[in-house]
Amino acid sequence: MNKKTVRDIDVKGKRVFCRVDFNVPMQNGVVTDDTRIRAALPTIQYLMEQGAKVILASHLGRPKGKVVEEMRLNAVAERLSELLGKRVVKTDEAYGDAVKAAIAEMNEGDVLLLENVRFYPGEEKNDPELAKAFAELADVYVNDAFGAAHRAHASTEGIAHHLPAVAGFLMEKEIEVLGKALSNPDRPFTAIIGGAKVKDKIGVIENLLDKVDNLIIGGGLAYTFVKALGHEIGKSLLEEDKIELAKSFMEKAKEKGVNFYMPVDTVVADDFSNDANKKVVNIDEIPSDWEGLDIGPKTRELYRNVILKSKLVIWNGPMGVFEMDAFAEGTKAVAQALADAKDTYTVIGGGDSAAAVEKFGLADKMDHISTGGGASLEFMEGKQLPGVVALNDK
Ligand SMILES: Nc1ncnc2c1ncn2[C@@H]1O[C@H](COP(=O)(O)OP(=O)(O)O)[C@@H](O)[C@H]1O
Ligand SMILES: O=C(OP(=O)(O)O)[C@H](O)COP(=O)(O)O
Repeated sequence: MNKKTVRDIDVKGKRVFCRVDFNVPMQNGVVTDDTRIRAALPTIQYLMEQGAKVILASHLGRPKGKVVEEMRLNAVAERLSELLGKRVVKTDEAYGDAVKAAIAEMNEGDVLLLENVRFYPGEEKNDPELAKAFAELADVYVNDAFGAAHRAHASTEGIAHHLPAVAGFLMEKEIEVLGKALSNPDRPFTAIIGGAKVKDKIGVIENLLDKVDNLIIGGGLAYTFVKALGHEIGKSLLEEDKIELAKSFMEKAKEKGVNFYMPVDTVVADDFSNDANKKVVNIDEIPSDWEGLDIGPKTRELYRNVILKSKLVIWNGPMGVFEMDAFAEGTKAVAQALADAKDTYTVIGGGDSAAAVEKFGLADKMDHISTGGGASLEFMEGKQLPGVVALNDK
């Protein structure tokens, strides 16, 4: 990475404003998955060891510029305190005099967590005044929030224009792993794209066609491609206005010599529910009043074989409606194939695929699970991430 990192600066005795992505799932005021908090620990612990005063900032949810009680970061501070084995002070605001007073009390190695930065309308607007108010709290800015790096907000982008600005270890690792995968991949290089939204993934599919050897399509978005081939898809998910584009992608794949894999069979159901009647049909035999909710067994086998022969696989998006057990087999099969592929470097692109490998207990078998869903997608599309661009060059 051509950006400075925490290793390149002296933080001893300095106040460090460290943006992290603690946007974690919560239920009844308790953090239900602390993956993102644990992922930020190396940077936080390094800053503590170096004698910095560590001021952490994060968003949680989408409170839209207002205080939403359930989106306060108190439970996150508690979980972080447990993980660090040290009390983390939590302020009820994210800037201003009370916050400054709390920071003035800090000793070297102390950690303080600011309130949810999205309680202020200026955060998402990247308001220069708010960025300045954040910058006034500190001497140095560290961005370790890869999951929010695709957002140009006051705490992810604006503040970087006011202070020396460097990347944390998580940010560095995410950019290096995903960057290497895209710029200098081990081959055969396979990308698996699933999920529901064709329009969100079009940019990725297009960019990947220039890079991969194999492109595997699954999940709800596959049916737009099936339709583009002229088959009936019944009530399956369809993005009508993307059919032509799907066709052009298949043609582009052929021109570029990319192997384009689509489902050859599918599990169809007569209702969008776990208890629906279901059956396996060939991909060109979907009954008109049924919908495809998972890839079929022949497709699972086909995809498994491609995965096992790959040296590098990037996976984004489930193969079916994996939240329902009845339609989880395809997603499970892909996760299992990745786990079994011993000589293959496996990268999970955040979001639902990361949730799926967790659910199936296979997370520790993957080489890299990105902490960013949207961020890793935009990165794979070839877009510049504003939170990274704003950091100081090496
Ligand atoms: N065949 C399908 N029909 C309808 N929805 C599907 C199908 N396959 C997958 N999905 C849904 O897609 C959702 C994930 O889509 P998306 O947000 O694009 O993926 P990600 O979060 O991994 O980027 C999941 O909730 C899953 O249930
Ligand atoms: O959870 C996040 O996004 P992700 O689910 O796409 O990884 C990030 O914290 C960014 O949150 P946002 O999409 O509300 O800006």
